[in-house]
Amino acid sequence: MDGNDTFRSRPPRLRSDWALFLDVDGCLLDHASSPAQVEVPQRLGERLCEIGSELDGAIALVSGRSIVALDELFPDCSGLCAAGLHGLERRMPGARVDAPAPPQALNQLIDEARKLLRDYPGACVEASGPCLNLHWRGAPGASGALGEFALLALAALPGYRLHPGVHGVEIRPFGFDKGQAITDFMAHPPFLGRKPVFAGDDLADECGFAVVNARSGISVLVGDRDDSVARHRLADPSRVRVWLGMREAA
Ligand SMILES: O=P(O)(O)OC[C@H]1O[C@H](O[C@H]2O[C@H](CO)[C@@H](O)[C@H](O)[C@H]2O)[C@H](O)[C@@H](O)[C@@H]1O
Repeated sequence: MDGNDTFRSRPPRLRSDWALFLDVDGCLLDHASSPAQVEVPQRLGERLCEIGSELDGAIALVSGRSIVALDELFPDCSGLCAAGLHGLERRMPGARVDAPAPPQALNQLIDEARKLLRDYPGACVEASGPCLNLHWRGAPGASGALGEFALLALAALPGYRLHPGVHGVEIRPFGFDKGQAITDFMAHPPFLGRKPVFAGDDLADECGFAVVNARSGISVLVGDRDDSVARHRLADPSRVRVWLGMREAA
């Protein structure tokens, strides 16, 4: 046992009556210094599709990335359900919810953020539909300037909020979260009537854990954090992949 394993047990083995919701960065995939640099382990997409068949389609990626970005990372999985941009957009059997169009002010802010980043090699801007993420994992010295930029940007973006990211900040419309996305998925086949299971790592995943706990489901924190309502834990993405049945060194 290590860290919070003392009070968060390992999750049970995959069962065919689950509705499985999986966060991506920091959960299925190890973090990298920028979003474009993540590595997708061989056979991961294929394994997710196999699980999809085992669960009669009741699996969804639930990510802060856009669905377009998820499909680029997991080309095998473009037939699976997904919630992108923290639930602002969804893909379900026979239905799709698109994210709202970006407000005009956002384009100018993206240009300004890119200019600012010239002073911070390694930092980057990720613009996805109406969302703007500023990343400083590759340039920790940029955190102050980018945090301040994000705060000032809010004045031009009514209805937006700042959300702390992992080594960054996300600027996105208020009123959507992963908990709401999971709730919506659970109201429809193939998820309806199943036991919800959600694995995720960061603060944005907490509302997903809360929804799953309220439905007597299984919440799985990836990594170690005291301030989590998750009831189970896996140490890192490699353990998640093994839990999902991939043959990989733990
Ligand atoms: O909900 P998730 O699937 O966990 O997505 C959350 C954000 O993940 C990505 O950013 C994070 O991962 C990057 C790659 O490891 C890392 O460089 C960055 O520091 C992390 O914040 C993604 O780029 C964002 O769009 C997601 O919102």
